[in-house]
Amino acid sequence: MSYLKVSEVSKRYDAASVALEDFSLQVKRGGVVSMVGESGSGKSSLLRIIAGLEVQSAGVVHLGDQKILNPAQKLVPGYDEIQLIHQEYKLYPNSTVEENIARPLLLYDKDYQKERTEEILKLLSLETFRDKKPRQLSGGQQQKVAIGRALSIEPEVLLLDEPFSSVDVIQKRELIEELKGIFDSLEVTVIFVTHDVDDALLMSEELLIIQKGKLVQQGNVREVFRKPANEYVARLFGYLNPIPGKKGSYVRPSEVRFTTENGLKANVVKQQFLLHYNLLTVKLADSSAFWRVDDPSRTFEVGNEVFLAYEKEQLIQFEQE
Ligand SMILES: Nc1ncnc2c1ncn2[C@@H]1O[C@H](COP(=O)(O)OP(=O)(O)OP(=O)(O)O)[C@@H](O)[C@H]1O
Repeated sequence: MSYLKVSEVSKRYDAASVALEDFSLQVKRGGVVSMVGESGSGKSSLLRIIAGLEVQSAGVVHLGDQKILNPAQKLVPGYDEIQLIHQEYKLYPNSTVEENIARPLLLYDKDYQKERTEEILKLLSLETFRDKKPRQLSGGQQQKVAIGRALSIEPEVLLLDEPFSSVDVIQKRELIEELKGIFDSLEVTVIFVTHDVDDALLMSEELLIIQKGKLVQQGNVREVFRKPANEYVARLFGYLNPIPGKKGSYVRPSEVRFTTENGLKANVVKQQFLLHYNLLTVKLADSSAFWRVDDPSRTFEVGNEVFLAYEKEQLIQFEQE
């Protein structure tokens, strides 16, 4: 059953900038989904509207049976049940980690405040940092505290808007994996927004793809990878090699294999040493096309002649836009 429901939401800031157009989305309770889309596709606008922090031009958002009111309809914008965390999210600089996490609990009973703060510190493995000030923490740890603070009041929905953009890659990956484990253990419904598919997949196999203010695809990564709704979605997963003479047909570099003389003849023109494989750029002999091909056994060198093959089932085909 859907729990968070966005129905035909549109957002225009002015005549020239349409951020969202007829956007509909349903997320089930306790689900963790990742939303991917290029810069300017409307991700932040959508999250702000879901959180009740932005007035939409049309449409409605529901959380269960509750209609989310926007700032034009509600005196104090936003909801405790829906927490939004973004890159520039600010902690209280002169308060400790523990005080930051306890801050939203100020109106609660003292014993509960203490108990809940301890729970959060433990949940996020922040106990050893409890007395530190935010400036004494790394960017990743600071964002963890921000998430801890948001979780302290047991929100029903957590909206993460590129929260780790300023965190280095290794720390970011570890953090996403850690948080994924935490979210899976809670009842909270999470939408994780990023422009990076790798990050999205570390958090969740369930993907939402947004393009120019519209939801273009929603589903499990396997399905989205195999049957992308359009070229934009397909290219989010990496390079596509065009099949000569078949407009709109492509094969991914990872799906091309090396074969004997019966394959497509090509010449290696470039070789790049990547972490898990060599990436080759090859020129097809019978066309002017260049392909990229993964060479996991690091066999081929620039100048080598290679023969390439692929399975028909691996082809990605769509109507030209
Ligand atoms: N306050 C605003 N005033 C005018 N236009 C805006 C405003 N906020 C966003 N926009 C425009 O709306 C569109 C969607 O922006 P939004 O920030 O929602 O996208 P995004 O996918 O989150 O982008 P990014 O990843 O760069 O943050 C863009 O064209 C943007 O320029």
